[in-house]
Amino acid sequence: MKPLKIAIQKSGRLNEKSVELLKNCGLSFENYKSSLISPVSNFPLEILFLRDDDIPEYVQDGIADLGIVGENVIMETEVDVSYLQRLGFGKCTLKIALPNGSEIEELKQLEGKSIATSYPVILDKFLRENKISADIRTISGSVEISPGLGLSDAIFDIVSTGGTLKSNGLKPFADVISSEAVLIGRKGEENHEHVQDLIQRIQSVLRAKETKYVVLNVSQECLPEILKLLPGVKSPSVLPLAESGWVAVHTVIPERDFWNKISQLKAAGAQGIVVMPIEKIIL
Ligand SMILES: Nc1ncnc2c1ncn2[C@@H]1O[C@H](COP(=O)(O)OP(=O)(O)OP(=O)(O)O)[C@@H](O)[C@H]1O
Ligand SMILES: O=P(O)(O)OC[C@H]1O[C@H](OP(=O)(O)OP(=O)(O)O)[C@H](O)[C@@H]1O
Ligand SMILES: [Mg+2]
Repeated sequence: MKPLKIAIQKSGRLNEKSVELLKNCGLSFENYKSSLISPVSNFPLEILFLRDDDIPEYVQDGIADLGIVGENVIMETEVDVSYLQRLGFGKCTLKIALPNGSEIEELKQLEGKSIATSYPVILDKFLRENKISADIRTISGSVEISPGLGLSDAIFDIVSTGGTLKSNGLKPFADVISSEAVLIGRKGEENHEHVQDLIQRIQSVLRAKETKYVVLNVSQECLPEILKLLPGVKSPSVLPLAESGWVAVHTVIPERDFWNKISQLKAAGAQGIVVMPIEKIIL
């Protein structure tokens, strides 16, 4: 059977995390370095290493079956593809930002102003929705320096920590979209056996990332309190310890609630708490 093709970023913000995700899915391949296409030796898949801007169209046109790319790039290229899975990395917001001294205080004051961006399509849509007519200046990078050079009154670009805005004397003004890396697929191919297999693998890796495996010891008396704190699917497992009157509790705890839960467990009598990363959770 012909292998599927998945397009990922060749270098840049999403490359490392995309490669790591695919490797964590158990796929065995050489990182691109020497070639722009790598066969996977243990799954019917080839990896294409591309500029991220090209990925949505390659997937739409069927040159690649799947792709990993930021939602911002998908929106900008206005392609028709299936969103298969949010991936939890490459999280950022696309914002309009102003020079620190700017007198603009409300959106409508952008009327007639110039805004520099590498995302003219998304910006144009936002401005039209807000009935603002502004001059969009499309540039391919280093957008943040354009107000300082007198090229524009404002910018529209990716913001994550806000460090780049700050170091260029800019301040955030309006959030337009938030974005993260997503797995996309060619329309109509969602149910392909190997596409489904890959989605299952990715989901099992993502699920595992969100949780920690926890083992703790507790006396029989304190066990009911501990169990109340651990409403799980079919967990926790409770195993007797060599010392009578004591048990070990094995469970999984969501990462987002982790420290809070650990304090509650300690207060309820948990001892010798051991925390381990989980590689995969297959439902
Ligand atoms: N500072 C950031 N924090 C988090 N995610 C980001 C950040 N900057 C960009 N991204 C996300 O990563 C994607 C790739 O960013 P990158 O800067 O590598 O793009 P690029 O320079 O256009 O790369 P390419 O050479 O592939 O065209 C962006 O489209 C966005 O989704
Ligand atoms: O809010 P921050 O955390 O500072 O991140 C925002 C910056 O990150 C991205 O650029 P990147 O560093 O990827 O370089 P590039 O523009 O050359 O791709 C983006 O284009 C912003 O300039
Ligand atoms: Mg790009």
